[in-house]
Amino acid sequence: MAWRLLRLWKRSHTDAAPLPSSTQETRAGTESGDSGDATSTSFRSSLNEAEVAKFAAIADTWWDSQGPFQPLHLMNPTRISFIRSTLCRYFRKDPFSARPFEGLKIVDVGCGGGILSEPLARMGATVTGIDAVEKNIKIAQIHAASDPLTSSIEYSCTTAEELVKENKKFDAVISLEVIEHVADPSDFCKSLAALTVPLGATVISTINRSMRSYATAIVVAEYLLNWLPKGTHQWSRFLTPEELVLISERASISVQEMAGEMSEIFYIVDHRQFFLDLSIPASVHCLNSNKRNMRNSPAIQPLSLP
Ligand SMILES: C[S@@+](CC[C@H](N)C(=O)[O-])C[C@H]1O[C@@H](n2cnc3c(N)ncnc32)[C@H](O)[C@@H]1O
Ligand SMILES: [Mg+2]
Repeated sequence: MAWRLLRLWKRSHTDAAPLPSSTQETRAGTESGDSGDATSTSFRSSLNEAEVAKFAAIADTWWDSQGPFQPLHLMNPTRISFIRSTLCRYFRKDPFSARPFEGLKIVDVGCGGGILSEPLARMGATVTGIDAVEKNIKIAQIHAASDPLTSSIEYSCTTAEELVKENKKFDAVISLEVIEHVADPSDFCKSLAALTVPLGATVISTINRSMRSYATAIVVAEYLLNWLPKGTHQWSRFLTPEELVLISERASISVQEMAGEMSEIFYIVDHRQFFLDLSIPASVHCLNSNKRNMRNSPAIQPLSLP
């Protein structure tokens, strides 16, 4: 058992993990066959083909709440509550309104089957959902079409950097649980920042690179409970909150709020007595603005900013 764990650790740890990365200039370009013109130098492809293939293989399970995306379904109420309260404060919207995001243009980058895009649309936002996997987008479109409140979501199989090239801008740019799957997190953050209007907000979440996340998100979720296909996550690709702050700030994202520690969520939602350190280091930024006074979401515990 110990030997198997060690082997698992080694495999997970040695998979390439690009980190704050002006030193990683060629990686995304190489993976994507990037031609290297001026635009693509600024906003290089975020595609990591191996990562994208993993999601293509399980695309038809997005809306199976007991399937491989069970963890995301379980996390959804908490992260939606965080996004709702944070963006309401930030954009001075009424948190008690049924549709508090009315008037906001939001893009959900790496939307998968739309399990976040749909609640955003129900809260009144004009939502664009994008994903690198065509099959995800088809599933998302079919699912959203069945409800008039979500049928207006515009889904498209594309990437953040492609939208940047098209000069698209959004009031809020949200990308949850995607950054650990892209070619280069720093470049990805730059694209997210470029998609955000001045004074807009960017929300990013990922799994903290802690010992607990290795034990829970990989050993337990992939190997013991078989929730996710083995190899879904590479521990070395996870970002610590400090690293996320660093690459966000380098991308001109002024980090104003972080929250995380979802260790109790699985206990509450699923009544299972183990803890999962699927933290949500979430950053909300505004470009070229004074910092606003933002309190931490009551839904998840605050993380102290480094
Ligand atoms: C773990 S899932 C998260 C889905 C969704 N954001 C959520 O939290 O419910 C990661 C998603 O990112 C997509 N993805 C991976 N790399 C991407 C990229 N470079 N650009 C856009 N989407 C990407 C995958 O296809 C997958 O749907
Ligand atoms: Mg993930």
